[in-house]
Amino acid sequence: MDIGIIGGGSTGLLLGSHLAVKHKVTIYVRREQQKQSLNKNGIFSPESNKSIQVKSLLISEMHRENYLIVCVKQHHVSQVIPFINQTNIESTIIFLQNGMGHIDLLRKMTQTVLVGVVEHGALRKNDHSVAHTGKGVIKLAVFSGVKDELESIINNLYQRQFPFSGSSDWESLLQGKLIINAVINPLTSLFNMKNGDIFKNVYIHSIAYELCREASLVLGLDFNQQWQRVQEVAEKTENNISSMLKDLQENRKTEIEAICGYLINQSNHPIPYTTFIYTSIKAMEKQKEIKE
Ligand SMILES: NC(=O)C1=CN([C@@H]2O[C@H](COP(=O)(O)OP(=O)(O)OC[C@H]3O[C@@H](n4cnc5c(N)ncnc54)[C@H](OP(=O)(O)O)[C@@H]3O)[C@@H](O)[C@H]2O)C=CC1
Ligand SMILES: CC(C)(CO)C(=O)C(=O)O
Repeated sequence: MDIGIIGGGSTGLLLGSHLAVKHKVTIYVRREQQKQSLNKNGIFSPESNKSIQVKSLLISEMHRENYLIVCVKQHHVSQVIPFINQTNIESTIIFLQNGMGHIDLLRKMTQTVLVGVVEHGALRKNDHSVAHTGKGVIKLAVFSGVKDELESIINNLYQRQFPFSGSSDWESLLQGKLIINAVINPLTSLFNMKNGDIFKNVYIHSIAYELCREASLVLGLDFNQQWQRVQEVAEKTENNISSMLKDLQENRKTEIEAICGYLINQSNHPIPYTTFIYTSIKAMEKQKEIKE
């Protein structure tokens, strides 16, 4: 199949390096330098010590694909949708962002739209190489369009070494990941610690509890179930630097708007812990003079 991946960052390169084994993959990027680097070197994976050939084009050179997988950060989704709509009005579009701030943008799309959560860890080392820092699965759900297509999309993308699975309810799929990110990401960023460390300090543990309680309340989910899951993920990824902390360390804009900002917008009552942590991360971005 012809598969376009928008964004040659950590997840885009990880997906590209696996999907190119079976499919004709094009990575759409925004910098000429990265386009040239990918066309010359392919995508290098340190784990297999191999490169896989892919094609790369600028996003402005997009052509028609069977599937387009959007791997940009949540705050860049609005920039890439016009390119998708110009060239891929009949394709299947798959969005893999953390958070839920982009959901309203997807409601205006007429294509078959899927959303998903990435349970892998990926870290771009340079413009053409990516480390697979945590192995997991990509879970997809139909957001709009024909529900029956999910099974064939999963079958087309699935590889034993790089699995995809389906979920019948897009909202609970994204909400489950949102709560994890609303607790772990801002706390690890504020206290500059690895994921597992937030439960080693009794005071940070208690803030995590309150953040999880507020998020469960806003989303109408069972607190005990979500709290259990947050603790499991923090333990499983204990040595990870969360994506938010990584963004701040590298002076990049975080996804706080799509995560805690979304919860604040959805809430009908005050959620003080979430509001405090949201404001703290915004303050950290401002201190670092991060704009984009
Ligand atoms: N990395 C991970 O392990 C995980 C990531 N996710 C989620 O996946 C999403 C993507 O994250 P990740 O891959 O880590 O992010 P990265 O920052 O590594 O990559 C994003 C890429 O998007 C590119 N980009 C931005 N705007 C455009 C544009 N207009 N046209 C083309 N390309 C563009 C950036 O280009 P440039 O290089 O030029 O800046 C960058 O290469 C996020 O929502 C994240 O939360 C979820 C789970 C795990
Ligand atoms: C699950 C977790 C917290 C793993 O680090 C993550 O999704 C992130 O860092 O964004």
